[in-house]
Amino acid sequence: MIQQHHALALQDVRKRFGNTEIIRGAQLQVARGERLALIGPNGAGKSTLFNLISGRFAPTSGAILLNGRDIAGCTPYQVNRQGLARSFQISNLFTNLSVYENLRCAVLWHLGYKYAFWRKLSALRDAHARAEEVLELIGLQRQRHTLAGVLTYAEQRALEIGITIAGGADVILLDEPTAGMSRSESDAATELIRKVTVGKTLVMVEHDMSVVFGLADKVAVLVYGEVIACDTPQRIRANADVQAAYLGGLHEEAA
Ligand SMILES: Nc1ncnc2c1ncn2[C@@H]1O[C@H](COP(=O)(O)OP(=O)(O)OP(=O)(O)O)[C@@H](O)[C@H]1O
Repeated sequence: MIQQHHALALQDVRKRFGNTEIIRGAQLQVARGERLALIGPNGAGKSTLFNLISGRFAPTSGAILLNGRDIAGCTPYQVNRQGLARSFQISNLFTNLSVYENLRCAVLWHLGYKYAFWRKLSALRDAHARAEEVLELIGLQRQRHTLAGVLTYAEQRALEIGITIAGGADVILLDEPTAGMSRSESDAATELIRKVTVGKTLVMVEHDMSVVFGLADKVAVLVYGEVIACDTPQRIRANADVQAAYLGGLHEEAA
């Protein structure tokens, strides 16, 4: 049952590409303030589901409720205006701008549409303050003048997280935020994600089980376009259907 305290809810969402149904009646509820990891085998439809939620694709049918309002078929811009921000697997940075400038652009982009033209100066002041705040939150103050293109890989991913949260969205979608990282980088990224999502709702696609089990309040398992289980990490770990469908090596990986 969909309730008011759900930040995000999918009701029988379907997506067809040509003759192939990739998302096949997905159901999901994410409570406000919850951190949910979406896992599933390659090709299960995780990225497609993210594209549906963030407005890149329109569902063939079904409802996608963001804070109780159906956003199915809205553009990414409209979805963002309603409080959902998304990071991408592929880098979304301006490599020739500094860390600070990247953050300020992200904030201005967000503020620019909310503020009337005659308030531009105050928008600039607000953007500066917010960029400073995010810079501190993501721990890149010392790299503020560094061009984004020459940051380390882990720093670039941290900056992307900063850009994603900069606009103040209350629902954050992160697509494989620790992909390609070493263990220690991934541990640091996990802590960063925990810190920047306090009080927000997080949905992340993540393959690294130690990140999933270290961070998520709930784990949703997508198999062939259906959410076959959504529960606490402990119960997901013990779920026989999940084990059979996907998580053969889960105990070892997460141990
Ligand atoms: N635009 C598209 N047109 C046609 N088929 C698509 C399109 N986008 C995705 N698919 C297909 O949908 C299926 C699910 O892909 P998707 O990338 O969503 O899976 P995934 O769970 O994110 O996989 P991975 O873990 O490997 O990233 C794949 O078979 C893919 O080929």
